[in-house]
Amino acid sequence: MTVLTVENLVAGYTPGDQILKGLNFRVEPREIVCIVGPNGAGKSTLLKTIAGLLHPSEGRIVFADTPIGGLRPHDISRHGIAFVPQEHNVFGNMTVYENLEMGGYINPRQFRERAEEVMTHFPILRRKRGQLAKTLSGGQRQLLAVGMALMVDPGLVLLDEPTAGLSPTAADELFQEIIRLRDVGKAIALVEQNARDAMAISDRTYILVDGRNNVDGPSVELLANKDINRMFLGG
Ligand SMILES: Nc1ncnc2c1ncn2[C@@H]1O[C@H](COP(=O)(O)OP(=O)(O)OP(=O)(O)O)[C@@H](O)[C@H]1O
Repeated sequence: MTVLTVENLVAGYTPGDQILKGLNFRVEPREIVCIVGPNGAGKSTLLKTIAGLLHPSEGRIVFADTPIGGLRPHDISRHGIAFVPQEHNVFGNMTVYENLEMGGYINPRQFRERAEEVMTHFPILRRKRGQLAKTLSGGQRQLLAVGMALMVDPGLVLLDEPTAGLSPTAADELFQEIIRLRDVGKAIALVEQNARDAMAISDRTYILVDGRNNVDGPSVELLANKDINRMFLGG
């Protein structure tokens, strides 16, 4: 069963000024799907709309056979979609463990069990569990943000530029963690500025331009395409 289907999605921040202009998008089980495109193309807006932070004015968003377009963010989270925003994604003055607790707020009864699973998946979070989030390195902080998202045991994880501001080594480590998430059964939609590297770890890529689909296909094919490299990947 397809994890997520987005059809003819129209959405924006103010009435009459649509940013997404009829977008189509899908994620299959155990896929990493990469979303790239020029600045302002609407990549983050797409993730925010799927996560319920923006209301679609037209189109359909279906998660595992359930229409979720227009639901509130915590209801969408309950359905099994976790969103990791680009900024302000951890609580700096709380410990790592308290941040995980915040991530699991919609299901407090299973909190301990989930936190154990997340800390087993990311051992660095167990080692740093008592440390304030603001004292983590950039890469560790991003792992914590992903760990918080995993607290709801999501079927789909939406990641908005998770490697922004990270060193090349830390970005590479994070990409390896994203692959591990796919390997444990998560479907992932990933927006990245770091397009080539993100495409290299992804199964399929969507290139958006001005709120519309431009090209999509298997990442390996798009990476090998000279025109796409020239037009979108700075090659
Ligand atoms: N909170 C907001 N209020 C109004 N307009 C916004 C808001 N956030 C984004 N926009 C506008 O929506 C358009 C798409 O922005 P979005 O952040 O989705 O693009 P993006 O493809 O993720 O870009 P980038 O690669 O630069 O991060 C832009 O024109 C932007 O100015």
